[in-house]
Amino acid sequence: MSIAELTDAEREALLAANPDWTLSRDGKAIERTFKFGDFNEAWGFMNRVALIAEKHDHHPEWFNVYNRVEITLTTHDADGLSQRDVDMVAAIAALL
Ligand SMILES: C[C@H](O)[C@H](O)[C@H]1CNC2=NC(N)=NC(=O)C2=N1
Repeated sequence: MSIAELTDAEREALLAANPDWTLSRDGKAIERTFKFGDFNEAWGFMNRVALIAEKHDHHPEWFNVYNRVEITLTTHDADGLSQRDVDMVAAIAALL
């Protein structure tokens, strides 16, 4: 099911409100690196994000090494950023 890509103004508002996230080179995704005390904490965070992702039916692209978790959010159905990414940023922020 397709969903609208954010407008330029909406994308700018998302970035302005969430300075820890950066726009990807192609402008179709946002990225953030999270650092935790150890792998146990990183994995616990990933579990909580996974539950949110299932609830939202919106899934992160991510990479983990020990205490570092890199998350990329994009909406494949929009071929770019959408309101679903805005909602995931907010849901992840609420975990921290
Ligand atoms: C069928 C299912 O609703 C879709 O494939 C969902 C699942 N998770 C998704 N996750 C992300 N990041 N983008 C999507 O477009 C997407 N689509």
